[in-house]
Amino acid sequence: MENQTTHNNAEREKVLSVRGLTVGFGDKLVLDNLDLDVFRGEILGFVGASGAGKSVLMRTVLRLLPRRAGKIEILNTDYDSCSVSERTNLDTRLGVLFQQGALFSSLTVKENIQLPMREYLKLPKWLMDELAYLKIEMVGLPADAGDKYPSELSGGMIKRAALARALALDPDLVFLDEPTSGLDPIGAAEFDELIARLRDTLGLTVYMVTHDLDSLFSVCDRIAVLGQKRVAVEGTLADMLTCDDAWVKSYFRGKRARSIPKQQEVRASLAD
Ligand SMILES: Nc1ncnc2c1ncn2[C@@H]1O[C@H](COP(=O)(O)OP(=O)(O)OP(=O)(O)O)[C@@H](O)[C@H]1O
Repeated sequence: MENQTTHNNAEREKVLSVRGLTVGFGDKLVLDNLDLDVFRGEILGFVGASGAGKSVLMRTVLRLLPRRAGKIEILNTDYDSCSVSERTNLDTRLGVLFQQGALFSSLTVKENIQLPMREYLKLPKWLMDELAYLKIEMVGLPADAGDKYPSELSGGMIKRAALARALALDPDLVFLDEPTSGLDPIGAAEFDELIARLRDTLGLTVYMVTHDLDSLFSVCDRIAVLGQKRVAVEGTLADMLTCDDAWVKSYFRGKRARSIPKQQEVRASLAD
């Protein structure tokens, strides 16, 4: 769909650019000639039917899955043609929050956050401790969470701790795989607010795979819809609300979606 943001997008800095991406398993093609751009400072919500290939796309961009064709550029650098040191540098500029948090259960929150620091930076212990506690504070966890193990945390705290680890190296771009899944509505709303605050204060660019209509309505600057093995529709929420694509229509204007603005009014009045 040629959307209303196309013209503006031409002038924006691309943090991620995917062209002609094709990924498959055996004789099953999951993504076919897919194009996608993510622009600096935006929260891109990535949606699509279950099994459409959202996780496959994210994992391919992160080089966890091989691709059959296509070009992926992150921060204007092509992984395939850059040097080893450029690759290492690129890796430090990406953060990832996997669906279940994926924290190491045998490490404390502080040690989990310090893992990427140990891998990529040579810093004295005192500085790594200071940085870890800075990240802990940044994601709204109490300082004493640093010494806790993942099994001692609530679901919401695990998400925050995993986000703190994703932010450990001050990335430009973070990938969030269904960050609010499993959280209650209040916890999910608070997590959305945290993401929006980090975008505003750190200038973070966020690529968020989500099924959460609340997140799409409240924090996403742009939305991309995966359908027919490629990005079938992209644009602002306003574009989604006027789009004629059948799946987009039922997703964004179905019964559940229609109740969101009302819920948001209630949430805002409770916050006042
Ligand atoms: N490693 C793999 N080997 C074979 N097939 C796979 C593999 N990973 C994913 N698939 C298939 O690719 C398709 C897309 O899966 P994917 O997990 O990306 O969907 P999704 O859009 O993220 O779905 P959901 O919203 O339910 O999480 C599915 O049919 C899945 O079975």
